[in-house]
Amino acid sequence: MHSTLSLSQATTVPRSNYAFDSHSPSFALSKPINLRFCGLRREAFGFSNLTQSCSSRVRISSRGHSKKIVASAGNNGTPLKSFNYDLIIIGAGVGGHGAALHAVEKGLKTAIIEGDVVGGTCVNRGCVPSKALLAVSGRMRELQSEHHMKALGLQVSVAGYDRQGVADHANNLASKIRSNLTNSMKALGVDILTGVGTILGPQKVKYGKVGFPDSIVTAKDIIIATGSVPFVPKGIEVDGKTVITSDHALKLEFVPDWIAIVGSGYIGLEFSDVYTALGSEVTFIEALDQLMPGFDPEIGKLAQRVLINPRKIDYHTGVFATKITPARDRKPVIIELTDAKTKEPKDTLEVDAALIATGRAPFTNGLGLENINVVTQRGFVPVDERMRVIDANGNLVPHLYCIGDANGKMMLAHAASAQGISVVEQVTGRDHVLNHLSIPAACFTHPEISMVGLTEPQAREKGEKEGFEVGIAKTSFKANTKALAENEGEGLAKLIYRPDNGEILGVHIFGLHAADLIHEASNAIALGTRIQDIKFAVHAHPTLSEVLDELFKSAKVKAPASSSPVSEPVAV
Ligand SMILES: Cc1cc2nc3c(=O)[nH]c(=O)nc-3n(C[C@H](O)[C@H](O)[C@H](O)COP(=O)(O)OP(=O)(O)OC[C@H]3O[C@@H](n4cnc5c(N)ncnc54)[C@H](O)[C@@H]3O)c2cc1C
Ligand SMILES: NC(=O)c1ccc[n+]([C@@H]2O[C@H](COP(=O)([O-])OP(=O)(O)OC[C@H]3O[C@@H](n4cnc5c(N)ncnc54)[C@H](O)[C@@H]3O)[C@@H](O)[C@H]2O)c1
Repeated sequence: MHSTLSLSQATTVPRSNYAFDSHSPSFALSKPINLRFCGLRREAFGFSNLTQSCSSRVRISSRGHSKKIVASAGNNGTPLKSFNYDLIIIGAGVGGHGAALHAVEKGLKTAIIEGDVVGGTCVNRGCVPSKALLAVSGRMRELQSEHHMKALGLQVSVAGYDRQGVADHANNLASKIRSNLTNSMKALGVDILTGVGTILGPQKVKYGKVGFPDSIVTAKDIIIATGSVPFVPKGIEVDGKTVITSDHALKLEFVPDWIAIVGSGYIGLEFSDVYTALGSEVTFIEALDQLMPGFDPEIGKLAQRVLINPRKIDYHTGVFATKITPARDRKPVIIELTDAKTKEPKDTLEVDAALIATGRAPFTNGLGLENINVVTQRGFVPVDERMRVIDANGNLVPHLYCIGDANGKMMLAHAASAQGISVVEQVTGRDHVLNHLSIPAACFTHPEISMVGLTEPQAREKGEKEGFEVGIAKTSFKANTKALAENEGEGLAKLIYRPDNGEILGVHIFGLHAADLIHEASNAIALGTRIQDIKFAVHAHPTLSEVLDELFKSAKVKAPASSSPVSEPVAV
């Protein structure tokens, strides 16, 4: 293992200052190299055919939208008068699925176009298989911890695993959830149209499979939900075997003795948990000066103390992996590191494998944005706060929305789905703006990390600008009966709030089941519940939720509780 760089020497580099910023997909999209690595997807999408002009033939799906079709309408730019569908969604990932289900509930005739497999990233290459691997790593970790087992009075002779069995668990779960998603849409009458969707003009889309004539369908409203693919910085050669992205890693084709993970965000951190539990040594390579730069700094420090330092993990921070060559001719994977500030060569690593976890790039290839005068911004489809697509002149494109990873507002499955539901609310007559500050996020390490709203530095900056004081309250898992019964007392919950009016600005949790615990806080933010009111809510004893109960109770809020209706006594 290589020596560890001292975090205490760190200074902060703003994200925008570094050349290979994963959040600058203009770089990503200007280089087709990023899309080389989506394997199955690339074939499924048949890129060579995407620029083909639309077939003049209009083929109609057999699922009953033939009656209304007006093939020639709108060709001269006039608005269409009649449509095949009320709503067409391009992309059947979780965002598209969430929108489709809500649309049907609202009585909309809905179709979803999918160019690959239903479920998109989350189900097939993301949340679902990764959580299956993490379920295994959690158990392995527990069984391998002699100290933990002894504290509970348990004896386990030896913990082992069957790599193929673990891989099958992840793959089977993805298949199961994929078929659940497909069946749920079919059962509700959503038309699933197979092929790559291309926007031809306002309210008009063609779709088709390679080698087959295209079909044209129209809809009153269209939602783009085309998601994202792994972003691979220039200079890194992915071979899918020894230099891999999460798409490959989730298949768990091998467990390397030593793996470098480039990027210490969500994917990097979750895979470090999996690989170290299965016996690998991990070296993080992170461009910023600290690991886990996206988290609240105090939670990040604690996470480093528990999730990094005691494990077989070392790290290089403040460096880019500027060149990575896969293992070949009996040579290992070679990684060239460059200092993020000076841009001078810093070090060379030789490892068994490298996982590239440097962010994701929006996927809009073949979508036909040029046909409606929309220019992507750093690769993302530009939208307003209602997910309405903005064209190159800054005008809203009528009846066109973009949700999920493709708009880059918040690259999370539930955010994509919530944005889809919000759009459906709007197109069915209820104005709705989603509060992204109420959307929780979680990293499913052992223990977990979760968060909602602002970090402490963000809250202090806002407080300074808007002239309010920021309060901080913290509670430890060490005082929680349930956590101690589980011998899992390592954990912290942190509340960031306004003492003057009791507004919750952010909550961050590190500890057992943090991903489940965060919802009390995120729901409170979404519903505008203040601390002076929520502190009177009753929690069952002994539960982990008492960590949050105590957190709210320990905040020093000046505002009184709002006068709430007194509950009627109920006869029992
Ligand atoms: C390893 C990993 C783990 C993750 N874990 C989590 C997690 O635990 N929790 C969480 O909230 N998020 C997680 N994410 C993020 C989450 O997967 C994404 O935020 C989410 O999938 C985005 O949903 P989406 O619907 O916008 O896009 P996607 O899920 O990417 O779906 C887009 C769909 O559109 C299709 N498509 C694209 N272009 C076209 C076209 N022109 N025509 C037809 N179809 C098209 C694609 O084939 C795809 O099926 C994870 C991601 C990764 C990579
Ligand atoms: N549990 C979850 O909700 C979950 C899990 C996995 C992924 N995701 C989503 O998937 C998306 C992608 O995850 P991710 O971890 O790839 O991205 P990320 O943005 O979370 O982290 C990427 C990290 O890579 C670093 N980086 C970028 N370029 C680099 C380079 N050349 N050399 C070294 N370091 C570099 C960045 O500074 C950053 O710390 C995220 O937006 C996340 O929301 C969510």
